[in-house]
Amino acid sequence: MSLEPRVVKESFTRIEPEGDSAAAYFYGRLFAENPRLRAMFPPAMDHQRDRLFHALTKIVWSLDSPESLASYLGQLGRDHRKFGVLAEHYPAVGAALIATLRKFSGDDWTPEIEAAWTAGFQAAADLMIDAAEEDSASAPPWWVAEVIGHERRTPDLAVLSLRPNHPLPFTAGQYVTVQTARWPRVWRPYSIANAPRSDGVLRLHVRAQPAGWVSGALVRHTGIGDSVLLGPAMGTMTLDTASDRDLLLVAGGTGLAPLKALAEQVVMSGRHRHVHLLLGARTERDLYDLADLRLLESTYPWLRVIPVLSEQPDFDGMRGRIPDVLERFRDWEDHDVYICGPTDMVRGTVNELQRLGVPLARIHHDLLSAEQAVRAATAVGA
Ligand SMILES: NC(=O)C1=CN([C@@H]2O[C@H](COP(=O)(O)OP(=O)(O)OC[C@H]3O[C@@H](n4cnc5c(N)ncnc54)[C@H](O)[C@@H]3O)[C@@H](O)[C@H]2O)C=CC1
Repeated sequence: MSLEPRVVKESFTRIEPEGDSAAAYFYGRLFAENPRLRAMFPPAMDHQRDRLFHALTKIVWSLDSPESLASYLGQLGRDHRKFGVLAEHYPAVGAALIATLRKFSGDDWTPEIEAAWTAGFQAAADLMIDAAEEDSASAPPWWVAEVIGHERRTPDLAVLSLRPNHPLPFTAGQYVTVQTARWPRVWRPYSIANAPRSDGVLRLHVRAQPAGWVSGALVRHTGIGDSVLLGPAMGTMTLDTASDRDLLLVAGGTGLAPLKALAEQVVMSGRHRHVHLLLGARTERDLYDLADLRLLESTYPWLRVIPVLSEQPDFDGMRGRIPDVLERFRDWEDHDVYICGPTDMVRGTVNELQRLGVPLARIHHDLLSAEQAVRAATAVGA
């Protein structure tokens, strides 16, 4: 059976608008036919459905880039070890997926399409299974990490320092998923806010979301001495270390976390790349990490941290929304750009930078949720 990216993409485009219903049907079918698998998932499935569609979207649209697809599936396979997923579970998932696609495609479904999806799923499953197996020789399925620092920087935001029980390898710009004792089997992604350190500590910037289970638990009900579980590091928003270009880092709110890690990596590298960090926030009160950033700035003359406030008219600095202020600076054309923050900010910034002549290939972002990814992909015409 050969892979047919075009056939898979075309049929996926037709069911994409019904993503939520399709994901709900998929899990309903999977659990009805394999009741034992239900215990591997969290009690509430909303986010899980999101994740499924996010992953599927990413896989389908990467079918023409085998290298990045293999890297993504490898990460996904390693990450699935923390759920207890084994090679023997994949056929059940494949069967539920094909049944779902068949149902939501209606009369459009053909034997050719079914063969293309079956081959595609098998190839993806093989890559995930191989990556998980290889990983199991050297890394645990998850890490237990002790909370060694918990700073409440604003009423709804905390900076946590975590010490994993075994070394947790990562690259600056990546994220980990976190599970708290309050919400068993519920994992949420958070960017790591520092470059790798010799003591192995990871820092996270967490804003408690309204009705956010894990974020609320981490900000309000976690303290020094508590433990959390961490999944393996994931994400591709990492520095192009072969590049000598100067850097523009654009952060919105807690989107600062991975960008601070990238800035630290540049500082530690000993190379003299100029770094502009635009720090978008609503008010001065929301500049929760400015003191730390000023400290970093004072040790590295090539770093400039520039706060940009959108909701404080009397601020004695740069005011406005990030996409609207970019033009005021200079040419960004020759920069590598990294952006992280609210989806609309990322989308607006990407569009504006393209208008200002920055090639899309030099603009990096790594949106974490399915909704964010789909909206951003639509926004930048990806
Ligand atoms: N790796 C990742 O993908 C990460 C993503 N995030 C995301 O970053 C966001 C941070 O949220 P908060 O800290 O609550 O930030 P926030 O809502 O306080 O906003 C921060 C900045 O973004 C600007 N902004 C907000 N909406 C905008 C829009 N429509 N157009 C232009 N600018 C806009 C604000 O003016 C402000 O300057 C969350 O959505 C979070 O999921 C955070 C960390 C890592």
